[in-house]
Amino acid sequence: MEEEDDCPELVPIANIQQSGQSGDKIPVTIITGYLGAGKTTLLNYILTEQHNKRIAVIVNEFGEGSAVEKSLSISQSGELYEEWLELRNGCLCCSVKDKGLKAIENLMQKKGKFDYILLETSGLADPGIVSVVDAKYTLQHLAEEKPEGLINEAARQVALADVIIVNKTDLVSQQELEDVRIAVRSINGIVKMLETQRSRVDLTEILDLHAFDSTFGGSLQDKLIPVASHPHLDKSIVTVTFEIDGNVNEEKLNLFIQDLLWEKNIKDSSGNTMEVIRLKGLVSVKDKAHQVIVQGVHELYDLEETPVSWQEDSQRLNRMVFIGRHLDKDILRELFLATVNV
Ligand SMILES: Nc1nc2c(ncn2[C@@H]2O[C@H](COP(=O)(O)OP(=O)(O)OP(=O)(O)O)[C@@H](O)[C@H]2O)c(=O)[nH]1
Ligand SMILES: [Zn+2]
Repeated sequence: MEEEDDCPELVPIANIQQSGQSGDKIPVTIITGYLGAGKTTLLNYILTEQHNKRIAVIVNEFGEGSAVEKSLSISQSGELYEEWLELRNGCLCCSVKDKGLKAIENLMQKKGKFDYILLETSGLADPGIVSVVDAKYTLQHLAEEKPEGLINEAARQVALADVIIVNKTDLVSQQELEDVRIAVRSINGIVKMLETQRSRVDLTEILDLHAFDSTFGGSLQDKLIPVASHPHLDKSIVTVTFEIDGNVNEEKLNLFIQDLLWEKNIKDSSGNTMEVIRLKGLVSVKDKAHQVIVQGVHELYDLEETPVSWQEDSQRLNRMVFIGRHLDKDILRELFLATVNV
């Protein structure tokens, strides 16, 4: 038995920087989705389709016990390799940050030859999240009432996704499909939606997501598609966005985000704690020439400076997206405003 906090072999950063590709990062796409939605069908499609892309796939089968084996398939110019990767923690959202990523780095070191990594999980994880939903059953899953305090799992997966694949369109009418579109939009107002049969999707749409570029290229207002609310659905998860001019004070911004995600002491007007599942932002930090991206998944968040610089001071602004429960736009806006121009 290994030590509890043993990680797969650590790879010195200097040794990873040999691929000579754009930067040193290999995009990671995570495939999630409700039971039976078509994740395996999608993986099989990705691995058998002729695409001239080198893709590593890690399938995270949630099992009993703490040590769960993961099948790892690598498709390299048509060939399929299988390896086993062990993530001791069955929850990828925890392990992907540490052990999972180190295992992936280790894998890259060994093979050094692929362009994309896919993780399949029914839990949640980091950016680049593709969620497969079943066109026939998703409305039913979204409408399931959960005991107070629990988030509907299907709704959470929609909330977390950067791309939603509405699969099994062969099983529904145009009207039913339209209802699914509306339901998805009402939860996640900025997600990219694709519609498929047998998960046959254009791979360029789901690999190398640049999740944040696609969110913030162009006006956020254009991406937010307003929808009429659907009477039968759990309307508790919503998307809130706003844009505010000016520069933020980084320390105050951190405190605001920590109050929201960690301390959980920000409440809506009825006294309910605001629960943020997904947070995205493009912010202008005072005295920083470059645009900064904020990204959060549950309690985890990061500020990351992008290579993009602000063109001129008059353009500096902050765009924020919050997806979660009990979110009050006016209160969030006021709190954010207090971090600006100080
Ligand atoms: N009619 C129809 N069936 C589909 C489609 N895509 C997948 N299926 C079927 O749906 C079933 C479930 O698909 P999977 O790919 O195994 O789903 P999954 O999300 O991996 O399922 P779990 O791993 O059990 O969560 C299989 O019987 C597929 O053949 C589709 O577009 N239309
Ligand atoms: Zn976790």
